Amino acid sequence: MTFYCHMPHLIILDASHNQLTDFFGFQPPKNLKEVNFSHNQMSVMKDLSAYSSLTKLILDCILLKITKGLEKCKRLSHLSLAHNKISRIRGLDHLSLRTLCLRGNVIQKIENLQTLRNLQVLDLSCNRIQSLSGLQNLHFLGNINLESNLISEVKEAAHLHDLILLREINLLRNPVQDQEDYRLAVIFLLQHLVLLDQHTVTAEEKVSAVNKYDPPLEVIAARDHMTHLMYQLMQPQVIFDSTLPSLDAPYPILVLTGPQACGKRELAHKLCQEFSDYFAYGACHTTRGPYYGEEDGSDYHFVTEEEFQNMIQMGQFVQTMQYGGHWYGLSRETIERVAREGLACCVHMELEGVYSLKNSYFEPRYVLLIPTVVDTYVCFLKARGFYSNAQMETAVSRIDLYAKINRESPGFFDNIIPCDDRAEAYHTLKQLVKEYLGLEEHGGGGDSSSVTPDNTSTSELSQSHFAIH
Ligand SMILES: Nc1ncnc2c1ncn2[C@@H]1O[C@H](COP(=O)(O)OP(=O)(O)OP(=O)(O)O)[C@@H](O)[C@H]1O
Repeated sequence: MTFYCHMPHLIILDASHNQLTDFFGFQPPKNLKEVNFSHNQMSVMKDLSAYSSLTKLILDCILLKITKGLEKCKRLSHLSLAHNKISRIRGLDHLSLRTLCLRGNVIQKIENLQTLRNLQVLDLSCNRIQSLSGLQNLHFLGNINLESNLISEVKEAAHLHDLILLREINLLRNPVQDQEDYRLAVIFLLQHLVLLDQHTVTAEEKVSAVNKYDPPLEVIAARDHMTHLMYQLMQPQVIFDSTLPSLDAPYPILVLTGPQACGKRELAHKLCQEFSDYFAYGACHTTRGPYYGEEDGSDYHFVTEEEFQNMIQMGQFVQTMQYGGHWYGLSRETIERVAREGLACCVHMELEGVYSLKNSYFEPRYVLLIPTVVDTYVCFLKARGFYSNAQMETAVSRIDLYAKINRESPGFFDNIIPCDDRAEAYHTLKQLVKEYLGLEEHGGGGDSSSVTPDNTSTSELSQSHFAIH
């Protein structure tokens, strides 16, 4: 091979498929940029510091075990070491590689790649890799081939979550493919993917993945509504006279919504007490056990999981929701019972419940009670004394959810009341309800004795009377 050193203009050298045992046994032509030594018999790598202008080096199928000697090849952007006997990735630190092929080796672990900041294409197919840890800092990676490895867990894809330029990944012939919904789960974890296992990721798949693993509230509500509608239709049909929908005067329901422990339940009870001629509290069903002091039927109807599921299947709920691992649901009968007394129903629920209720034929008024000072809200949560840190964090994080909906969907809530000060919040709510009801105060007092309807007796509370214009 020594004659090559007399070819100063040589740029590309293909010496593949020969029987060379010592590669680069010659003084390098200074312009040499691309070299292919694949299918030879060198097996031991040597110091290539004299080849600093190399940009592409192919050393496939030469029985190589160890990679070293490339430290000075600072211009090397394409390196292929496919089908060798490499068991550990070493000696590639700080190279400016854009493409690295290690296909068909015996690598078990992805390691020592974190300094390859420019890497865009990585081929690790046909190895023995089980975990994708070790790739998380390669922010320019756009294409990874991991076909025929030993990856068995979908959650391994989470290591690639921050690689926002990643568009193609191949996980064909890995045990993970046997997992149910494997493809959707990977698409959900890697939402920038364009090609997965050599098949285009469609927009429909992306939507299905999000709907499955992190469904938007609208989707949760639509599913909830569909479930209850379907189960209700399977039952003998009953006309609910008292809450029958009518165009001009829907049955009046007041929904207080907001994050857990924002005071909505307390305010709902207070309102129903003070305006007992107009409102009654609609107790939802729940599978959670009663807290200290809670009575069955007063705050909630406490039922077992089995009873709750039976109620769902009997089509008894208008809406349901899972919160904190428990089920909550507003039954048709709860609303009917209040309606039969000639009263409006006052309930409290989380946002998902509101979304679901908006799909039904009921047309409640929705009042959002929102904490504006997080510290004060946290104090309320702590004061209850039965929430774990994780539960409190969830509750706090949901404040933003309510605020976002309010910001982005004006009119979604009919009214918004800050609830940092419960007394003030109740005062505002009361004023609002009086406005709703068209009530007047005599003598400026704020108690129940001073509250009277403006033009109708309390026993005759009509639906149109409650309706807000
Ligand atoms: N049918 C329902 N649909 C949706 N959310 C509901 C329903 N019933 C209750 N919730 C809400 O579920 C959350 C958890 O209720 P739970 O009573 O266990 O907590 P809490 O600490 O007592 O909260 P709060 O004082 O706000 O009622 C509350 O925000 C409550 O308003």
